[in-house]
Amino acid sequence: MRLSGACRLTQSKRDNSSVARSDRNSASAIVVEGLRVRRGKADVLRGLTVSVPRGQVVGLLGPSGSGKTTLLRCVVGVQKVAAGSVTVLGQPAGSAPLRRRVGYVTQASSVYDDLTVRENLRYFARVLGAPASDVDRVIDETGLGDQAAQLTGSLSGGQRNRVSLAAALLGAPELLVLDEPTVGLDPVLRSELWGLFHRLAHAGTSLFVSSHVMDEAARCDRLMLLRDGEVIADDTPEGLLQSTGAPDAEAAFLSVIRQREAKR
Ligand SMILES: Nc1ncnc2c1ncn2[C@@H]1O[C@H](COP(=O)(O)OP(=O)(O)OP(=O)(O)O)[C@@H](O)[C@H]1O
Repeated sequence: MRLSGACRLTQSKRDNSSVARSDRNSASAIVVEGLRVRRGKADVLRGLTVSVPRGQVVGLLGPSGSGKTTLLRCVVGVQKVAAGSVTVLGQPAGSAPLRRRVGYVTQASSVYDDLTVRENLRYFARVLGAPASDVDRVIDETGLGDQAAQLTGSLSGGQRNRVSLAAALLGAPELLVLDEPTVGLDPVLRSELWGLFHRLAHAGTSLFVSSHVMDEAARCDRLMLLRDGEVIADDTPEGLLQSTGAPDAEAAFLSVIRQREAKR
């Protein structure tokens, strides 16, 4: 796993890895089976079985506390699991062969405040063994050109989050796990970031992106709606609107909840 900030480990180059060759043909980037997680005294995930296809932007949507971060933590292998399995790029979640193949951006920025944006990214590129040219690429991709020489500690919250995202893009990981990456961004930047996610997916990267903002649903190739630790819908945005007859994702979410409650 490649954390977006300081905590990263090195691993042999992915293109030379027999592991990468062995799972190249699998259609799923992530396969979750019967996943149960307890946090504190509560069952936070209650036996999830879902998969995330490769080369798509899959949105994980749900209200605050529904278990989105917990599921993402399971995918990157930092969450204690009570039962079930999580397989990522053909390997058990969190296993050593995945360390350079998965990029993870947490909700909290995890870059160094006392380094400039460029210094942070140069540092992380060296730690990862990513080419030096990656630094300019990721600065450009995340729209941080004007802030490149600025101390990271002096940036706004949204800008700092983009530095974390830029760090996660170094080395071009095959899977990006992003926990609410567009929080605090103005609509223009939000739209630009979604554009970037789709360009990455078009080039073959798989993205699993959480959000509690329902208007981001339409921007995803596929949606998972999470509520109280259960996936209550897993479909394309168009499929979800069609099956519920709802005009937008928020109304579709409500419709799915009502249908489930009516069945109980
Ligand atoms: N460290 C913890 N110890 C105990 N319970 C926790 C812990 N972290 C989270 N929880 C609980 O697990 C549940 C799911 O939390 P989680 O952070 O996964 O939700 P979320 O959907 O990501 O929420 P948000 O959108 O607010 O980030 C919540 O009820 C939360 O209170």
